[in-house]
Amino acid sequence: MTLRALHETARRALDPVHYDYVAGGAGEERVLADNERAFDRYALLPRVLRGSARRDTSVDLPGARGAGPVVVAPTAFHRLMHPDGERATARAAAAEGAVLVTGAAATVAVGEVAAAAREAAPGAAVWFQLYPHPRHEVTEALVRRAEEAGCTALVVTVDSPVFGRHTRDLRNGFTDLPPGCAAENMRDLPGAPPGALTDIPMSPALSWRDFDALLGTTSLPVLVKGVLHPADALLAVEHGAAGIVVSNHGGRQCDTVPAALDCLPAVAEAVAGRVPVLLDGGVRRGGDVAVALALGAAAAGVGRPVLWALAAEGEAGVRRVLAELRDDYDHTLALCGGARNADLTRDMVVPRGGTR
Ligand SMILES: Cc1cc2nc3c(=O)[nH]c(=O)nc-3n(C[C@H](O)[C@H](O)[C@H](O)COP(=O)(O)O)c2cc1C
Ligand SMILES: O=C(O)C(=O)c1ccccc1
Repeated sequence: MTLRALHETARRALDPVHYDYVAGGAGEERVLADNERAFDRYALLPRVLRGSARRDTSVDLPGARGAGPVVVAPTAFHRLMHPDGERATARAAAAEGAVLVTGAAATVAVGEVAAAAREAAPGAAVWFQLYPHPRHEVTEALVRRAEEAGCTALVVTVDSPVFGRHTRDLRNGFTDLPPGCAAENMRDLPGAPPGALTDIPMSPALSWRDFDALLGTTSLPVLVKGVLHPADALLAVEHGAAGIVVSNHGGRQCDTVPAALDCLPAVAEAVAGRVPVLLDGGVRRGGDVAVALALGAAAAGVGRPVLWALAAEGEAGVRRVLAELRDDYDHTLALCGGARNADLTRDMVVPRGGTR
């Protein structure tokens, strides 16, 4: 309910071109729609009388403890939503105890984002998302910036060998950020000027060798984001990934892939608990988080809901969305007779509309 209202307020407040940038997906936006709809195909099968009065929804993730199993997924250009941009998002996430993944394409530099988070809550955890650069020294410079900022893990996005074809952006001719708004983490890096959308480098030449090289530059845990195939999840574990994020980039890359949720069970089975598996795409309510956990996720990421909240009400809006998601999840956990996240097990999800 809160989310629907915030989305509507954001839609009215934003420049329609910027609204479309966030709302849109690739191609015919089939995957965008499928991500949310996938949750409608599942129902929870509660257990009863399990004595779950004292619930603990906290989650241990690489380099971070979250108050609940919801993390803020990395999204670009928060200053298109609100003048405080990623600073406001960081303060809100920290205050609500949610792990924030700040992006290479942030419009506030990672050092300032992490400082804002720690100001709001001293123990706040911030992860840094990056696209590996074909020039290793550029990747390394980004890693150093994240380390110096005090980030506790890196998230490497691997579903973007080429830029997604965002249909609405192509139609709207959205290629440049407005004046005063730039990808601040890319400043002064070779081959990466910070002004235009496509200045975030992506490369189809990258391979697991580049991932290995990245691991060699840092002692931080590194998660791999954008895995759909269970064989890639296995490779990620073998190459030393600290976690896997099952994601189709919110339907913004290939428009002919499954809903993220539909890829989760096979990935979770392949990984077999060796590292945490996270899921993002279409998570909109506490019940969605519970379904993702029952299907094998350690935590769920939210992208667009945070941006709508930021556009509508700034820091307070982001706090509201994160608080409501956590509260709704805790309520669902209670209704399922669970005291901890691990109490949501595979046998507790069934097809919606009948168990056969
Ligand atoms: C406006 C926007 C910008 C995004 N930018 C990035 C990015 O820079 N890096 C990245 O790994 N994912 C990016 N994503 C994908 C999100 O991390 C996440 O996978 C997706 O938004 C989850 O789906 P949801 O929006 O349905 O919650 C972006 C998504 C949106 C909507
Ligand atoms: O919009 C996106 O989905 C995205 O990932 C991105 C990243 C960097 C620059 C522009 C877009």
